Amino acid sequence: MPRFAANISLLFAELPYLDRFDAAARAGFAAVEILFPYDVPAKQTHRALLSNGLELVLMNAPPPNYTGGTPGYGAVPGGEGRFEHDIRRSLRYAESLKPGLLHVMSGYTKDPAAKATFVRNLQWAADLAPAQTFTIEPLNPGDQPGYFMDDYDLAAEVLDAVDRPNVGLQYDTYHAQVIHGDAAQVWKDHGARAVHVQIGAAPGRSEPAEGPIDFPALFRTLDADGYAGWVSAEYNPTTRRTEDSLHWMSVS
Ligand SMILES: O=C(O)C(=O)[C@H](O)CO
Ligand SMILES: [Mg+2]
Repeated sequence: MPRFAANISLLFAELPYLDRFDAAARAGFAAVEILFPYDVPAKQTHRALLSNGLELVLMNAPPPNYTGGTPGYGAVPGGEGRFEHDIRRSLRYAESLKPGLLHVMSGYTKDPAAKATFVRNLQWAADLAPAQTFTIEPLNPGDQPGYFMDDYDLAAEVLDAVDRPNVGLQYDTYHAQVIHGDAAQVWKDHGARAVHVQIGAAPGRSEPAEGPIDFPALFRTLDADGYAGWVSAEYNPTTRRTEDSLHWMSVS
């Protein structure tokens, strides 16, 4: 059975930020991920992790968050200065929070030079922090119109070109299903590149218990394939209280 983590940017969002750590621990999670921890001093997040015995699996780099901001500059030609600034800021947070993984966002661009730019920037980040593992993740264009990293085949091409041991794929069932129509097939094609897995149903991004994705079968496949990373719940609970949406953890 996979090791489950909670994405507390989406799960337990009915609670104030610092209370989500307690709630995740109480619900049985040993690890959490946070999309954008930058609105709160790293010290406070660190204390909340420590006092609940929680590991931080992943956070996003670079900031800012989506509230009017752009999701990164990784692939944006001309945005290299901003990219480097944001990655350095993320790494300062990472010094105390010690996320196993840093998700590098590509930003919005369809410039012909975007792929080469993303490859160069990822190589720069990977070489700057060789002990840190970085991820890239395709996001479906319905949610993020104009976002560069919007396809798993493209992610594979970028990873091949980056060619660094500390850069890998973030596989998300919800995006994989929406983009390619078959999340299980995407895992077959690209699972070997995955250093992180996120789960959510498609098309509505609700709990991993409904829709076309067979989650119990996916969990068996992850085990059979020897996937040893975290499987993080990243969905919008349909229940008022997140804990009431967690039945998939015990039936899988
Ligand atoms: O939207 C997602 O699926 C993610 O995992 C991201 O990290 C987006 O910020
Ligand atoms: Mg995701």
